[in-house]
Amino acid sequence: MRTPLRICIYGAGATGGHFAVKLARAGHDISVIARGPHLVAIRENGLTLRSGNELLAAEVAASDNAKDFGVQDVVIVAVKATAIPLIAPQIAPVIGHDTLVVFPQNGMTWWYPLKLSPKCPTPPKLPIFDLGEAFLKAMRLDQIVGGLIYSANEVEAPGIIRNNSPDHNRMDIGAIDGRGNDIIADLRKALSEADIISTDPGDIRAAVWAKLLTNMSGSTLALATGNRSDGTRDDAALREIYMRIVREGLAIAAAHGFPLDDKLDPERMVARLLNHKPSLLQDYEQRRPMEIAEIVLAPVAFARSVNLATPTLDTVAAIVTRIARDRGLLSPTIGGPALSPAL
Ligand SMILES: NC(=O)C1=CN([C@@H]2O[C@H](COP(=O)(O)OP(=O)(O)OC[C@H]3O[C@@H](n4cnc5c(N)ncnc54)[C@H](OP(=O)(O)O)[C@@H]3O)[C@@H](O)[C@H]2O)C=CC1
Ligand SMILES: CC(C)(CO)C(=O)C(=O)O
Repeated sequence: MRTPLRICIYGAGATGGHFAVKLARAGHDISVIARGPHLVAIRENGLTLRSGNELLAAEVAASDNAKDFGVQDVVIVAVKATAIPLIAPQIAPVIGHDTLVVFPQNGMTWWYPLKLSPKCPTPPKLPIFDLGEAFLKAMRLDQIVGGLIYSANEVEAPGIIRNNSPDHNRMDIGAIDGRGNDIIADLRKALSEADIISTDPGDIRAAVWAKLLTNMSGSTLALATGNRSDGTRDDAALREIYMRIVREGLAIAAAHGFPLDDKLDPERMVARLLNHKPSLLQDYEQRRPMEIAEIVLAPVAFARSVNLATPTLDTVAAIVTRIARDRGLLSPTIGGPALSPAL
């Protein structure tokens, strides 16, 4: 394993800040892109991660400009999907011939159609899929790595991250062309040694669907009710709605070539919901652009494209889209117009 790895965390917020602290403390050469008061605090006091009873601190190089850092072994783009279009033209300075670029966004992701097996039905046309052109100016297809984050985090104050899942923090990563390489193996090892479990998820698109199923159910219901996720877990009626959405999501994923019924059990999923405010609800409360298009409208559009009825998802999608739109938080770049005639 090449060590230390040079890793740039592009967007050191809730999840990126968590990873930056742990990877820096494990001895890797970490730089972070941040902005505003968060950047000022990181420059003055470093980054701090509160996790369970632990308070972990790390000094990291911090800037709002990728030109301040050289070419990296790995770039982890940990911004919200709504900020992704702005990153494409800024990211080139940290990317060299062998750099891996990890995209661990929640929801349907911009790279999904690239190298998609011809055996899968054609995905619906989503605005987010148009981003491929911009990113492929900065990197090759074989440098793009998908990521799925199973870790619950919030920015508590500038420079301070709170982790709400101290017993389980995980990021699965896999190349979007399905090929392994040494740096991916090195990064999995580096993450695991830093207390962030990282395994090979097998088919990365199946893993995208698996994570999307947790967000289109748990995150939307937390948003609609204004509760942390355990509010759904502890309410019989909401539990039922959650499980219906997951079942509909399983049908959508299967219809698009990714059967997951043997891996995901709705009852077990709902029982595992955490005392955590999902990032979708964090964004709403803090009036930040929301990942509605990626987490809810995209799966609705995928369902429509194969003529699948998803009545529970449609209902919740209409409600949360309205909630976001009323606050002006539907991203104008990728989430503006309704993606489905049903909405
Ligand atoms: N939070 C969580 O627990 C989980 C989040 N996820 C997913 O991970 C992804 C990242 O989410 P999360 O970590 O919560 O996001 P955050 O909003 O907490 O962090 C993103 C950070 O990137 C910064 N940023 C955005 N654009 C730029 C830019 N152009 N230049 C510099 N800094 C920038 C943001 O700054 P600013 O605040 O100023 O916008 C913010 O500090 C999302 O897709 C989310 O859904 C997945 C699992 C769990
Ligand atoms: C619910 C959770 C923590 C699942 O890992 C998540 O994805 C989020 O907060 O957006």
